[in-house]
Amino acid sequence: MKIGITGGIASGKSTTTLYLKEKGWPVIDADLIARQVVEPGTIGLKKIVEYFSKDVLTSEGTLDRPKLGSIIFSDPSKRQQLDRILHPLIQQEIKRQMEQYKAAFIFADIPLLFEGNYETWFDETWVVYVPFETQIDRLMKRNGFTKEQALDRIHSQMPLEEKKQLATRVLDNSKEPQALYDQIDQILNELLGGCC
Ligand SMILES: CC(C)(COP(=O)(O)OP(=O)(O)OC[C@H]1O[C@@H](n2cnc3c(N)ncnc32)[C@H](O)[C@@H]1O)[C@@H](O)C(=O)NCCC(=O)NCCS
Ligand SMILES: Nc1ncnc2c1ncn2[C@@H]1O[C@H](COP(=O)(O)OP(=O)(O)OP(=O)(O)O)[C@@H](O)[C@H]1O
Repeated sequence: MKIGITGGIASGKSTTTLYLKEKGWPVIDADLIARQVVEPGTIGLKKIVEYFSKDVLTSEGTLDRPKLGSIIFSDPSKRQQLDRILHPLIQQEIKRQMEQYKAAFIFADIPLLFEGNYETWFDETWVVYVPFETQIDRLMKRNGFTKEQALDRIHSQMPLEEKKQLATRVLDNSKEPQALYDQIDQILNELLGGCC
């Protein structure tokens, strides 16, 4: 069974997938793939430099992620251009990895699952949900962002309330992490027919 995991920025996707990995399930990570397709020497990085100029490179020639982030999260047209460059490369690699794994459950953590129309790739989609204020608080704390920076990033994605409506299942991550893990265990037990 293929399960797509999504949510909003800082809603708890990695907290969810870390737990699944600890339980031994394979997890494909779109954020990790997004980093791999822009490593030095890749077509991804070459195309980014063509569009955004060498200003988005560090002195070592790697992608200056905070710099590119500050450009694209405050300018939707530039973000869309970055998406046009990277998403085909990211999609191709997700597909390749999905075909590689053989397990009862294959999970893929894809922040832009609904924005990128990945729904048809999965038997189920799980949305990791937190209320808006919790999302802002956790994002500001984790990244050291101002409220404005946090809001720019949140507003660059489909609202979490909308994602909630589209999901097969909603995981509530507003309480302590153990409450999230209990929900995951309950769903996995249900899907495995209560056998394990
Ligand atoms: C702009 C970049 C370099 C900023 O890097 P940074 O290290 O600060 O952020 P990181 O990659 O850890 O992403 C953090 C979160 O931001 C959100 N996010 C990233 N890219 C986008 C985007 N294009 N649109 C909306 N949200 C995004 C996701 O929720 C992601 O989990 C980076 O986010 C990036 O390369 N984005 C484009 C690739 C992409 O779309 N990734 C999502 C995979 S589905
Ligand atoms: N239940 C929780 N209680 C308190 N803090 C939490 C909880 N779940 C996650 N966090 C914290 O919130 C932040 C965001 O969590 P996490 O990294 O799992 O989100 P994410 O959805 O993977 O983020 P991104 O979209 O940036 O990849 C982290 O600092 C994490 O430690």
